[in-house]
Amino acid sequence: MDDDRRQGAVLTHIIRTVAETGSTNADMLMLARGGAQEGLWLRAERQTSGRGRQGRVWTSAEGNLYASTLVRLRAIDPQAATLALVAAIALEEVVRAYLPSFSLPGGTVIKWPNDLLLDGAKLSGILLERADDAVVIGIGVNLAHHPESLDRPATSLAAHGVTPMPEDFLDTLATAFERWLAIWRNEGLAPIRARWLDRAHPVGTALTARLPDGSAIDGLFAGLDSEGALILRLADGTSRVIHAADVFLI
Ligand SMILES: O=C(O)CCCC[C@@H]1SC[C@@H]2NC(=O)N[C@@H]21
Repeated sequence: MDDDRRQGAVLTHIIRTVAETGSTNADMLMLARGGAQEGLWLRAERQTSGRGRQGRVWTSAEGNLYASTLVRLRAIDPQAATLALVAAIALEEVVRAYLPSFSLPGGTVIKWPNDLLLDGAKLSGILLERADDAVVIGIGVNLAHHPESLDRPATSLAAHGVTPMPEDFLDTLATAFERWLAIWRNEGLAPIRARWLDRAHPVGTALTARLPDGSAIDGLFAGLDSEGALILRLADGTSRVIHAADVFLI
């Protein structure tokens, strides 16, 4: 195991790297229960049981980023679920920086709550899990390769001409996350929400939300509520607030 410590006036994260594990989220949940401190990141070169949202498998062969961190919630923090927005805007910022002359028609778009789309295809996934007062945030980014899927098109940075080393990418990401986390903590949800809305599909985008019970709701994106939940404007003019769903752009 390799520890990369960045402790100075500004940077306080620690990145621990392993060659292989089942799931960095599962490991980080155990570390969180054992008292691990905020700022710790665990990266695996590959995962054998990578976990996705809604119980899906996250295929985790070498070359991509698989990493998890934890946030220890404090009494005055915004709602824990809004850490999904923090992670998404930090990741979008880093991806943009890796694509400086980026000119694809679709651009980078955050899709609720925290997927990053590149030219309409999924580049990354973020999974939040809870262990007592800790929120574990797992991030997978397709750097070198991506799964082939017809119903959920995916892409990678490599497919767009740039293949960062996972360790370099994570170092930049951990720094960006730390900065946005401090804003979330010190200034509240408003600047996070504003940045997320600026980098997400525009208000009025047609979306389908597939709910955990299997039902689907079509509507137009109408913003986020104060907890970061999705607001959909339905065809009958009413609004629906959605806290958990798989969302598709239609
Ligand atoms: O389904 C999604 O979109 C979320 C995928 C999250 C994958 C990451 S990879 C690192 C961390 N460890 C896991 O087992 N899952 C997350």
